[in-house]
Amino acid sequence: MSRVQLTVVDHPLARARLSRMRDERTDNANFRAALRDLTQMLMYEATRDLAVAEEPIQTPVTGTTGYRVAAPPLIVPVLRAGLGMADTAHRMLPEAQMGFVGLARNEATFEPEAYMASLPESLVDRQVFVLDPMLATGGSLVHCCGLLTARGATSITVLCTLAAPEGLRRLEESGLPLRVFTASVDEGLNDKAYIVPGLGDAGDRQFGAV
Ligand SMILES: O=P(O)(O)OC[C@H]1O[C@H](OP(=O)(O)OP(=O)(O)O)[C@H](O)[C@@H]1O
Ligand SMILES: O=c1cc[nH]c(=O)[nH]1
Ligand SMILES: [Mg+2]
Repeated sequence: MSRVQLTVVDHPLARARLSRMRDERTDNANFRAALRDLTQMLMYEATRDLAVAEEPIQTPVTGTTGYRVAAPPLIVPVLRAGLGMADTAHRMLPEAQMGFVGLARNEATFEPEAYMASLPESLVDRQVFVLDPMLATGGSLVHCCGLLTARGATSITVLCTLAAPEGLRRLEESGLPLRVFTASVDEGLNDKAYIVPGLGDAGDRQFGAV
């Protein structure tokens, strides 16, 4: 049985935001705005099973039962492109801690090159939400999630706006226990390992070309 659980969030509003991101006429500011909206929808679905703790609260009228997130999760944006999802995810889970992983794909080998990791030493019993708009070959997410499992994480949820079938296969082959929430599984990769039809380079579309 596969260890990757895939959920495609194809709500009409998610499709509309994703289409705005795909459109080459969308400028950097509007791309970032659509990514924030889509992140909110992906987070909403991905946190559906989050454990809650009950607590007694008093409304202006009477006492009742309130709920709060039981244990603070960890949010991990993959730099650069995941940065555009970080603030929205954190607003939805204000009790979360945030770690960072910096990866840049080598555009000749298509393998990720790591340039930073800032993560808690132990992730035992921590629920982790990884943010990266793009799952292409899967190399970057396998690297990132490997860092997390090496610290003891056993509950990792990946949020990506777009996924390629090749990347999903690579995640499955890695054997990592993951849940993946995406707004679309696209056709595949081109000879430059870009997602087709995709949306181009998600980092450049938000922040400009480097
Ligand atoms: O699945 P993969 O083939 O590894 O590709 C996906 C990676 O490519 C993009 O980052 P990129 O390396 O372009 O860095 P950037 O965010 O700084 O633009 C994207 O944000 C992913 O991290
Ligand atoms: O299509 C792709 C593939 C990798 N990284 C991106 O930003 N876009
Ligand atoms: Mg890039």
